Amino acid sequence: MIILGTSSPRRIELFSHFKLPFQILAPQIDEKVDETLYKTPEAVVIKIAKDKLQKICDNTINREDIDVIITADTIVWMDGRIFGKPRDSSNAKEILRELSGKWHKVFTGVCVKIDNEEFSFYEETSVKFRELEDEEIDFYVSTGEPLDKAGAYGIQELGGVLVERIEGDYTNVVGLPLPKLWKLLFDRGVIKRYATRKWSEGEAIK
Ligand SMILES: Cc1cn([C@H]2C[C@H](O)[C@@H](COP(=O)(O)OP(=O)(O)OP(=O)(O)O)O2)c(=O)[nH]c1=O
Repeated sequence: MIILGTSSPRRIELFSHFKLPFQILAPQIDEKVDETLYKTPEAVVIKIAKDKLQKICDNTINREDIDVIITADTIVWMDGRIFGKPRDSSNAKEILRELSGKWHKVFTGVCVKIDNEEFSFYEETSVKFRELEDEEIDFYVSTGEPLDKAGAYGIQELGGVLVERIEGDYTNVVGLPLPKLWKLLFDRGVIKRYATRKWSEGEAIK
């Protein structure tokens, strides 16, 4: 069975586009890394994705029915600084004021375990925000949408109206870089292993 190790509704929705049967387990970890050891944004997201994978492995140690586990972590990065999920509303406003009118990068690290072999990779996407008025930022934060999202916005929701340009993989910004993940799963035979007759008949797997 495939386990998607996440509590993110966005990752669950994105992964379901692959039309593979999967189950969800949420990894509860402390998402802190020692920034003196993990100096680049890609090193940080891969490290956290690995910690999430390890947590799922520890929690499923006797489950022989699991052969694939997938975890991911997303951060926003600008001028050498990492923006994760905001602490609270006022922190969300600070982050959005910083991102206003500028380009930033979104990094997602992905960790995949296939039959006891571990793979990890990252994707990066550049996003430019238009100039945002304080009043608009206050309104956006009052919707509550930014609070559970890296960089305090959701490009796939109302936060999309803050974005002027994007360069690169959109799904990576939402939290799971589907093209690179698909390629890995395809090359390693996972897609064909799980694609059922139902799928080839065009019926989506629930
Ligand atoms: C930038 C951006 C982030 N996000 C989300 C994706 C992630 O859910 C979240 C980053 O937090 P993460 O810590 O990567 O993930 P999570 O805690 O939500 O889920 P889990 O650890 O259980 O897998 O920010 C968006 O939904 N839209 C966006 O535009």
